[in-house]
Amino acid sequence: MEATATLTLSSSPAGARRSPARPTVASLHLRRVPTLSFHLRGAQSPAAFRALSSPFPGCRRRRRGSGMVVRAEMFGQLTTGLESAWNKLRGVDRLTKENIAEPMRDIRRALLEADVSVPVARSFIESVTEKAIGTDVIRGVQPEQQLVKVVNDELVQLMGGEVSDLVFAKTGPTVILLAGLQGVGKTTVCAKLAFYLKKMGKSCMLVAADVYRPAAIDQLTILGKKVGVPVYSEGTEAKPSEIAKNGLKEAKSKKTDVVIVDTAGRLQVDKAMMNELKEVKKAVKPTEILLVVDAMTGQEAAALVGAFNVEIGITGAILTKLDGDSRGGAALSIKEVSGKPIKFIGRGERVEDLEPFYPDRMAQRILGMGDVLSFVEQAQQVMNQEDAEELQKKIMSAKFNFNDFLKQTKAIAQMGSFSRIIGMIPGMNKVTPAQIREAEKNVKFMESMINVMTADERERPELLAESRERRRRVAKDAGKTEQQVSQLVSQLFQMRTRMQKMMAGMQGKDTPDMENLAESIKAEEQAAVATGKRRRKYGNLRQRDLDSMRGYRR
Ligand SMILES: Nc1nc2c(ncn2[C@@H]2O[C@H](COP(=O)(O)OP(=O)(O)OP(=O)(O)O)[C@@H](O)[C@H]2O)c(=O)[nH]1
Repeated sequence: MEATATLTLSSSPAGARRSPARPTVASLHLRRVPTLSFHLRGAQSPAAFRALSSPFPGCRRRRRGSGMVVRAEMFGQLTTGLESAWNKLRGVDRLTKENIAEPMRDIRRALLEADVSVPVARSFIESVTEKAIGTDVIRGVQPEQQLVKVVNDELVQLMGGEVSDLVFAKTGPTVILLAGLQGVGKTTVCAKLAFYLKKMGKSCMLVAADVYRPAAIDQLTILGKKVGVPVYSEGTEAKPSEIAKNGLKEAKSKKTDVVIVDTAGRLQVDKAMMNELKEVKKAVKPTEILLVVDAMTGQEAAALVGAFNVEIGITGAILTKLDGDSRGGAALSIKEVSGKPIKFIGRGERVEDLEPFYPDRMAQRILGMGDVLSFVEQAQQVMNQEDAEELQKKIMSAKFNFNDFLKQTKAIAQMGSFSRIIGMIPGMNKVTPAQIREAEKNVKFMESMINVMTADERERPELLAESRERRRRVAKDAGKTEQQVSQLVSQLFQMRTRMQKMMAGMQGKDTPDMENLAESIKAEEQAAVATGKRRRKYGNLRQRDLDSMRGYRR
């Protein structure tokens, strides 16, 4: 099929004040044309520009001279919809619940227009809103750029996060069973996959198990020749499960790496089709069962993947015809709706037009803002580095205070869960989920006390260590006991000591690793002897806290 762009002409465009005899473009339909630019004359006034623009909701439009340049691209409509969201945030200094409400409505609308289902769009908006509001301001990054980053990250997650590779059998041939409705591109995908796998150095065989459409066997034979792969067929009389079984036997005898089974498609999901697939599945025990779906069918494609998964148990999907004027709904919804990943996408009819599905690349393509994303990432890295250096200085000079404490615990909370962080610390990976929940509860508990401290107290924790009055006041304001406040102050000083030791260790000084550190803290605790006088003055604070305070004052 040739690449085509169809412009439909209309003689009376809505809103345009011009002679009805003069035709104008009413709609644009792209097929196999990922991007297309053209120039239209007669957009001198804003009204004329708007009137000329209206048939191209999914296209980028730019004035040029007295005309307008239209650029149409894959997912263009979604991209344009999202752009209007960023534009609404120009000039704000941070993202708040109030100022992102309208951009969020635009994003929701853009998703629905891209044929994403209502529940998927709703949960997407909820998580973007939550993350956008919780995002710290990064120096030099505009709030709308930050929102682009949040939306990008969520799009990547929505589409499955990581690329989902093909799984190969540990022994014997890997069997890939392809299923799908009629005309979605199954037979073409067989050849495309074989071509792809051959490039990976795998030997392949195609099995023609679509016995209902004689032309399908011929088509597969021709395609097999084209990509230089043998095709196993038994004509149209045999049972598909038998053909598949015999094909696999032959592949085994020839020591073929991968067998790809083409099955029959139906106009709609029916019992006979499902039963036949189940039989083929039983006969050849496939490593991968991939459902081929047409991107043009939007959220329907996502629902289909879900339905096939429930009936047959599939391992993933292949999304074809993404080169057409697909609105993106299928690519965005399949993982979320069905729980199964998209493994490949088809972007044309040629055997080369199949590629693994990369959620991050797809998200960037939708947003069309690769440079903004890498800029925000770099800025984030710089910020993290600056923060880390600042923190290191504070720790080494024993100035780690309640503000840092709060910042750290909040940063951890923002990262989702303690488990990931704790798991990253050597020697700390044996933490149980119950301990993690306990730790999270503790953070909330501590936060409530820190929140009622004065700015001075947060910055100089020794003020609290030295004054029982202050500790009592904090306890009263936070609704906690004096002992609990004393414990918190004590904990901060312990943390200082521990961190200093850890930092010294990282810098090659004589300091234990995490497990030895725990030992040394225990030893310290046993060694600490508080005098009665000190106990009276500092309440529940321990000797070593007082020691570390002295270190601070020095
Ligand atoms: N534009 C485009 N066309 C495709 C793509 N994949 C397949 N096609 C075309 O879609 C049409 C149907 O493809 P087939 O491979 O015959 O579909 P099928 O699912 O095997 O169809 P049945 O055997 O009838 O079930 C053909 O004209 C293909 O060239 C794609 O990624 N992009």
